[in-house]
Amino acid sequence: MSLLAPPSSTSYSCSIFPVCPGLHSASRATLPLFPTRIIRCSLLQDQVSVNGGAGSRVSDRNELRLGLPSKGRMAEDTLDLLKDCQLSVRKVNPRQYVADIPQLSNLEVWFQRPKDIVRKLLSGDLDLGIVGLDIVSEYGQGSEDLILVHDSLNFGDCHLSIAIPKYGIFENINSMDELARMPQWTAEKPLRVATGFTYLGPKFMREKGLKHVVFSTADGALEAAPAMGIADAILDLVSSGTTLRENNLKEIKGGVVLESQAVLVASKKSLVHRKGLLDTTHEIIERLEAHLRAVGQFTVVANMRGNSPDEVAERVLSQPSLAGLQGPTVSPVFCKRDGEVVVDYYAIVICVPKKELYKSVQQLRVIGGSGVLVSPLTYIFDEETPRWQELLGKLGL
Ligand SMILES: Nc1ncnc2c1ncn2[C@@H]1O[C@H](COP(=O)(O)OP(=O)(O)OP(=O)(O)O)[C@@H](O)[C@H]1O
Ligand SMILES: O=P(O)(O)OC[C@H]1O[C@H](OP(=O)(O)OP(=O)(O)O)[C@H](O)[C@@H]1O
Ligand SMILES: [Mg+2]
Repeated sequence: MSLLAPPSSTSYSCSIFPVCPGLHSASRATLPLFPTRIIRCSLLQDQVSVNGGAGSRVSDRNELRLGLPSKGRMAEDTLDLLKDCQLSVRKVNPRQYVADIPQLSNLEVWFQRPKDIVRKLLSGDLDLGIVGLDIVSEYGQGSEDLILVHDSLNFGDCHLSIAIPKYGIFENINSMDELARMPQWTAEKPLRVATGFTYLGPKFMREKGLKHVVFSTADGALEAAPAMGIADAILDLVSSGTTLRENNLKEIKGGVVLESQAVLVASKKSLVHRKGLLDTTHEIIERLEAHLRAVGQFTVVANMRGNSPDEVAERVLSQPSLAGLQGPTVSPVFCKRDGEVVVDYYAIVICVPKKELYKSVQQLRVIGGSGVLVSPLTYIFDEETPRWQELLGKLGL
């Protein structure tokens, strides 16, 4: 998956200001388009450079560095995922921001706020990170140095979406096209959007053809902005949709900016230049893929009466939900009858998607399966690790 490209033009008119109920629009300071958090203060440019000092460099350190969310809703799930991959993070005490993973020597784990993980990947202070794709896209701003090593870690699912009030002038507006065509938005009275995504927001609106838009920003509780009269619309993350519903807001057709979940992201420069990083990344990808493939599956073992392995296999393969990963394993079940060893039954072993478990059990019964045992799967290590091949391709290796 490629990251979003940076905006190509600066002709789009927009200003970004903090959401502040008391501040009248006329007195709002107009900030530059797509302001970044790598702030270079123009007045003090010679003396001050915030976060931008290191640039995108590969420093001389020997240790590899993985950034993990220090707190918030991604933190625990990230540690759980690593633990499930037998990569438990060893933290000496909860207030310490550095830790290690005993299985991965020479790797330091640094706990940081998600946005700082992306900034530090860009500045060369981290090599790998686990954060939401929303944060990579917002703070990475299309940087070619960021590579998605694993794009679906199966947690932190949400989407970034435009939402408007259900009431008033928006009552019959149900799509971005309808929103764009509303006669209300003019240069003098633009559509006011409150968002924490001040890079992705303007980019999206421009792509959707909305000309008269102005953005305001705040760190949270954005859903209050329309009811407070501060904004007409909001652009924020949605997962269950409860917060929107409770605040009388609705999503609209074409208003989803981004589908997001947790990803493993790396600095391309680090991958290419930092000794040992590719090998460590390979191991992490292998473990993640093996674990994530397995979580969606059960191992199912059943006994089946039959005359030969081939005949049993044919019966199993006649059922669409029983094909397994590479077809069923069929083994004879030996028992003693009248002093002779005979084979009346065969044991079949298949992997079935969790969602299809009950259907699979029903199909097994139809073809004479009995004594069905179901157990969880821990890992599925395949011959190939597709994401590793993809990564090598992206690095031109
Ligand atoms: N309902 C949701 N709302 C916000 N983020 C979600 C949601 N569901 C999943 N996420 C993911 O979790 C991340 C946000 O986590 P969290 O709320 O801890 O951080 P944050 O809001 O950026 O932190 P803070 O507000 O303290 O600066 C998002 O970037 C996104 O990837
Ligand atoms: O669709 P839902 O499941 O209701 O989740 C969406 C809400 O969750 C997040 O806010 P958060 O809980 O981080 O609070 P904040 O806005 O104050 O940061 C996000 O900013 C939305 O407001
Ligand atoms: Mg939050």
